[in-house]
Amino acid sequence: MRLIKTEDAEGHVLCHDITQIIPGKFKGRAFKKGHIVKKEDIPVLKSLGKNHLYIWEMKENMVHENEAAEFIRDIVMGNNLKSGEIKEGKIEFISECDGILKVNRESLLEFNMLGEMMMATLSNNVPVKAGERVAGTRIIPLIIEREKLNHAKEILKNRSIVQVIPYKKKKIGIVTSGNEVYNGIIKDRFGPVIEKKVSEYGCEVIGQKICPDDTEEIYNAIEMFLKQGADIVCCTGGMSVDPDDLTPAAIKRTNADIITYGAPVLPGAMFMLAYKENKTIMGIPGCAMYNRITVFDMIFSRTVAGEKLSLRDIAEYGDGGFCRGCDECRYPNCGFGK
Ligand SMILES: Nc1nc2c(c(=O)[nH]1)N[C@H]1C(S)=C(S)[C@@H](COP(=O)(O)OP(=O)(O)OC[C@H]3O[C@@H](n4cnc5c(N)ncnc54)[C@H](O)[C@@H]3O)O[C@H]1N2
Ligand code: MOO
Repeated sequence: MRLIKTEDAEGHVLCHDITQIIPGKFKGRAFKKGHIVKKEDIPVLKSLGKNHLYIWEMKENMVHENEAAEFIRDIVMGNNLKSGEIKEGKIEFISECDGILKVNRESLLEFNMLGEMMMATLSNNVPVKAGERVAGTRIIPLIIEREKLNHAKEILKNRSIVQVIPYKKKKIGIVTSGNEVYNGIIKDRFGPVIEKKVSEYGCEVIGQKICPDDTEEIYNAIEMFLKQGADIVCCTGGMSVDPDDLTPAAIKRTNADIITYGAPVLPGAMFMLAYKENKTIMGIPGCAMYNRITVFDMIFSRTVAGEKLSLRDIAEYGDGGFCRGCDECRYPNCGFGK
């Protein structure tokens, strides 16, 4: 910080706010801390009685917070994002489409360990909407050495930290099992729940088949939808441990690769994920019909964005995988699945 004469201040950065008072009319900030003094500001500053100013010296190697924010934006912002207006050195990223937010968590950690700069994002893998603010970054001081910014660029090695993967329109087959539903003792209430959810991601339901608790029939229905071109087959019910729960066996019968039977998410423990070539088969437990958000929403959204999940991806849900069961569900504005 240095004290200088106002007439020498052009191009320098103000270290403090400058207040203007017009009796009876206005009292407020005429110039903000961080403002870069322009030639035309000098007479205004003098008219406010400011003949001297505290400024940050803008040496060759120093970068102002606004320019630094733009520099950081260019190195961390990935696909399907746009930046908002820079405000007081802060820049935010806005999603340009509906999709899944991908955060390179290791790079984000490395970046945030550098000091004098920060970046905060929504959680990795959350669904985001077009127009939603998803991340923000800024430097901490008013000015920063250019070498520090260049160092950040170097450690990122041309990999962005945050991006959005848009949903692709997928074809969905629904296989609903349960003797009580098949025999008309109760009305199917699972199909409409799945249909509503998948349509929110722009997917098309190509059909639903209601099966009795019979492995062969459930298996045949899955194969039928795969042959009809379904990208994802959603099997509902029959996922737990009683003798009539045959859906896992039927999915195994297709010879698909079983990624998991069981997920560290409550509700959703009895979930199954399997891949047959580039097609996905999900075994969705009964809780997905009852609870507003379950493991199904998390895995389905990522699948629609084109991701193929590993056992590790599923296992990572354990931390944050316990739903609080609030009276009024606020998901995604809570820690569930984050
Ligand atoms: N002894 C145990 N019991 C349960 C366990 C367990 O580990 N040990 N797991 C519980 C968990 S967790 C869940 S989730 C449910 C799993 O349910 P399922 O997927 O096996 O569901 P079903 O047994 O087929 O049905 C449960 C319930 O929902 C009704 N249902 C099913 N499908 C439909 C439909 N299409 N439309 C309307 N209603 C439907 C069904 O009639 C049952 O009442 O299991 C826990 N139990
Ligand atoms: O698959 Mo069930 O959570 O865990 O209700």
